[in-house]
Amino acid sequence: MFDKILIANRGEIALRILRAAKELGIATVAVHSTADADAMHVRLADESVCIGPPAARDSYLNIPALIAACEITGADAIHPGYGFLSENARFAEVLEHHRIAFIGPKAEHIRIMGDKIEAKRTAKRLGIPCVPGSEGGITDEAEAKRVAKDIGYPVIIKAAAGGGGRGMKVARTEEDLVYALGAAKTEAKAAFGDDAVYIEKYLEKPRHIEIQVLGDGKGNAIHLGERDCSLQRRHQKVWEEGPSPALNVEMRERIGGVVAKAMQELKYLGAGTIEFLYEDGEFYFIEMNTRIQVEHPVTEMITGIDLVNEQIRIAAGAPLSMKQSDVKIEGHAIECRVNAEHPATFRPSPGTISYFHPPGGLGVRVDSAAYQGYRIPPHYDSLVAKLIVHGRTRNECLMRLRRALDEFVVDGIDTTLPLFRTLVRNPDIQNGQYDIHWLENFLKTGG
Ligand SMILES: Nc1ncc2cc(-c3cccc4ccccc34)c(N3CC[C@@H](N)C3)nc2n1
Repeated sequence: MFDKILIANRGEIALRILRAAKELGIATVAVHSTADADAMHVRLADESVCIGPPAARDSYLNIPALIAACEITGADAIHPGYGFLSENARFAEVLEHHRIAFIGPKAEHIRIMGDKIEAKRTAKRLGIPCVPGSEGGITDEAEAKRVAKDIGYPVIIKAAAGGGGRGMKVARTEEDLVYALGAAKTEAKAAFGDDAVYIEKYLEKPRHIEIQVLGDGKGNAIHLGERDCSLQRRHQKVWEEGPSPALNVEMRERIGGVVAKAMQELKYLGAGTIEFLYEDGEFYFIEMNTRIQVEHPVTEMITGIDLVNEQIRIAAGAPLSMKQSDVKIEGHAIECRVNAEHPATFRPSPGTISYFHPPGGLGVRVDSAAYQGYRIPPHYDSLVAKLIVHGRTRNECLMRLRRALDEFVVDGIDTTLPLFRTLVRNPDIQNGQYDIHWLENFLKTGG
């Protein structure tokens, strides 16, 4: 087991990792930019190192500074959290050369899943159902037209180096396609330095359902059920829940079994999430995330499994703490991402929190690094707190969420709390009847 973990992240996930390390009796090193000197995880860590100025590229993305911080403090492992360097294969490799453990998947798997064409090819090879589309990348218009004709319009063009919605273009006719292909390649080149694109059948009204997996890197892997992340705005998840209101036990076990078997064959190591679009009873693989995700507490609340604890243990060479038959989905959980943004315009609202009262009580969890008097810096993402609520049923969970949202006080900045107080009272949401476009349509009509 590790003696000391360096937490290469900030905000709520840095605190989350610190908690798991402490429970395992592992010493913690916090790193921070000059803008985060007052961060809660810095205060609570055993040691802290300032690694640079506010800009992420000079601090949280600064690999030499992170390695130097390990050498100064004697940390023997780094947890990258999510975002920043969490899916940077080169970072994982550089750490290996410095004999610092990377608490995450094998660099090879990070690299494969970071290239969306390679990811699909691998998923297909492992027996995971994929969206119909091009075999690999699309080189020219003629090929694009042939594939589109074959799978039928509408189609969507995606950047191989993209993901999370960046560099996507929908084409509903052949003339659309020509423009969309050019625009997608230009955007991909500008955004990722790589203009490789691929084509898929465009699904009009899917849900976004992702499956959580854990693997020990030796051929054992299990799935921990799904999270429904369909309520998104501009590809930012807003509300996530598990189990999905759209699935039953048979569907969950079917797709979960396919995914677990695929991860066993891959000899996947660590925590991962396989993303699907779900439409008319069918699952279609779109991407795999090789990191712990923001919404991981939803799975923790319905399975009772500490995913960050598992990540640390697996990275230290321990076997999985449980086998598939030990995983039980109990009850229902919903996560609301409370951002420092205006609830209608979503304009960022950095500033100082003058009053902070997080809700509590049975089944109510708040993952946040904010506190009364904390100044939200303008340099990073706007997440203030994740409110995660659990109930024995979805209805009990909704009622408890409604109460918790009404109890949550954050003064001094705008937050998206009012949006959630509206959503939790909305009939479509209460009935679980929504797809990936529901929230943006709802907001367009005044919300
Ligand atoms: N073939 C096909 N058909 C429809 C799609 C629709 C989306 C999409 C588009 C817009 C919002 C979304 C929200 C959640 C999940 C997916 C979306 C999509 N995305 C968006 C982000 C990235 N994860 C993939 N891929 C799609 N692929």
